[in-house]
Amino acid sequence: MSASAALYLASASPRRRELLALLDYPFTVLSVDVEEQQQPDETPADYVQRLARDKSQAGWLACRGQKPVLGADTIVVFEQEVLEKPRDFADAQRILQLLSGNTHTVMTAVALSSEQGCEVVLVNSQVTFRKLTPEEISRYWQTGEPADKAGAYGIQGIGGKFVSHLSGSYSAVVGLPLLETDLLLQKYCRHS
Ligand SMILES: Cc1cn([C@H]2C[C@H](O)[C@@H](COP(=O)(O)OP(=O)(O)OP(=O)(O)O)O2)c(=O)[nH]c1=O
Repeated sequence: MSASAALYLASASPRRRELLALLDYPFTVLSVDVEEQQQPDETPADYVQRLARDKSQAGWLACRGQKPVLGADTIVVFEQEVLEKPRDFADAQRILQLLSGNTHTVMTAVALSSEQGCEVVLVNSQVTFRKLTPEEISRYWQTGEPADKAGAYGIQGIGGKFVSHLSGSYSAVVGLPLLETDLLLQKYCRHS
């Protein structure tokens, strides 16, 4: 890590990297391997917070506590069902048909591990989609955009044209809530 880095980001997501770079804290990316599997008795809110905490704590162990470690997780929730990244086209079709013409919740949890322990913050946003046709869903899949995104869409990309309403945090939907992350960094990290 560079001598001036204030923290590690335990994430492979390019969106999280770009969003964190907007805040005034130099950071280094760390790779962690955390299994993403919801437990039968786990609520969506508990699940997303556990994953963010697991990513952050895995990073904290990997860097042997050298610097604070930020981890995050984003899930899409519709009628209590967690819709993660689509496995294949059929899964993306099913997910996007559920979202079509409806309002869903995007939950993003951010966790920061430091010598003071691990603090987790949960941000919920409501996103409404206009109705989508099967042809639109097929064309959208072919762009490649849905494949690596929770809920099979990216609000920051082509998927933005499906969104008729957003209530909450745009940056949280993309993967890292800027306001809440900045407050965590102010609490636990030095600027350089
Ligand atoms: C809903 C939505 C999700 N997403 C992305 C954010 C996350 O990168 C991804 C959800 O998957 P995550 O498992 O939260 O994150 P990740 O696997 O991409 O990265 P890492 O675990 O290494 O931090 O979906 C968008 O980019 N735009 C959107 O509108």
